[in-house]
Amino acid sequence: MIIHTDDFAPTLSKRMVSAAPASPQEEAQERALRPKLLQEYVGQAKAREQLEIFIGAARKRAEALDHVLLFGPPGLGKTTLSHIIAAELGVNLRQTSGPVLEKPKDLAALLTNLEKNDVLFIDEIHRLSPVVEEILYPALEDYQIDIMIGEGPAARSIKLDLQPFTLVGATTRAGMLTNPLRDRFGIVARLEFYTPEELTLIVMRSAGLLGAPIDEAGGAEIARRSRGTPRIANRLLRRVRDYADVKGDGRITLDIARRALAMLDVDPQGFDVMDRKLLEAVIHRFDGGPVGLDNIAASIGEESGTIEDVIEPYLIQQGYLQRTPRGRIATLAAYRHLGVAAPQQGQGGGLF
Ligand SMILES: Nc1ncnc2c1ncn2[C@@H]1O[C@H](COP(=O)(O)OP(=O)(O)OP(=O)(O)O)[C@@H](O)[C@H]1O
Ligand SMILES: [Mg+2]
Repeated sequence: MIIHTDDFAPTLSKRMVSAAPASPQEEAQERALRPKLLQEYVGQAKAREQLEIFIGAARKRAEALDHVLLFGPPGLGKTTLSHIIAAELGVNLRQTSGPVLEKPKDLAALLTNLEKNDVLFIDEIHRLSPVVEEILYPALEDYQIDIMIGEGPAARSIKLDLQPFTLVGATTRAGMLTNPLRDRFGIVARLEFYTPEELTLIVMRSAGLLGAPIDEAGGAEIARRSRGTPRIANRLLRRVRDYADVKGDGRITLDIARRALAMLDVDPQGFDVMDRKLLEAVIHRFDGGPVGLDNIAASIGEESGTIEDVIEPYLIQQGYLQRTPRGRIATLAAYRHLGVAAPQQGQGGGLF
């Protein structure tokens, strides 16, 4: 049984290349494209290799897999991987999320219903409330929970035994996990942005599933502009396919992909309006930085959490932005990308 909760997507501006799922409808489309087994899961070689070994060992011994923490920016495949883990182990998956578990009894109900070696997936695990988190510690360590019966002076605590289980926690912000919680995960996998080659494989596979004719060059063009993120690659693929159906003969070629993506305002780096706005703000309003996150947020009208989780990781990974203790700094690549002359060394503040 899978418990779906749709109401925990962070609020984000509607961007074509936003990594957050836009609507319940898009979530349904995503489910259809989701790889079901480790073998179909493209990229993330390190995480995949680790999981292959540990899952194989757990299966062999008929034991619960150690608890797994998956972290990385949105849309890189954390939810997908949690489903794959359960499928590979051949057990049930139960799914919930940090903000949905309001009271200790919400979590207790889930835990006591787990069958032997099941997977409990908690999305946005950094948003668990402290009282709920407290219940989780003994559950993770000894497969036991303490629950309170009754109220006032008559209240007493009793211990309940649980079936052995695996917690799979997902978060975009590993830094926001408390230490005691983080320490209880035996397997920690950090998901990385995908290379254009890996994303091309994903686009070609998705196009196959959608029955959309595509050539390699068209697929590679979509991949290159997807901000290293499978969710964005799949979304752009659907839009380019629409374009090909209306403006062409339905086939996704390099030319069609380029024209469609230009129409969608996705530039050749995959940057969209928000990315450019951020880089422009740092360069023009703050002399290239260093500038604090909150100042950037106020300047471009976006929440600082969204900037930190969604917008800047890719800009940093691609070398357009640097995170320093004094704030964010635009790099030479950012100046070049925007066609702005970079300040000379020693002038204009923060570049070097
Ligand atoms: N390694 C992969 N191979 C193929 N497709 C993938 C892969 N990873 C993700 N996808 C595709 O990208 C979509 C988004 O992935 P997923 O929902 O797992 O991301 P997520 O990391 O859980 O995002 P969020 O942080 O927003 O919850 C999925 O529908 C899936 O089709
Ligand atoms: Mg997810």
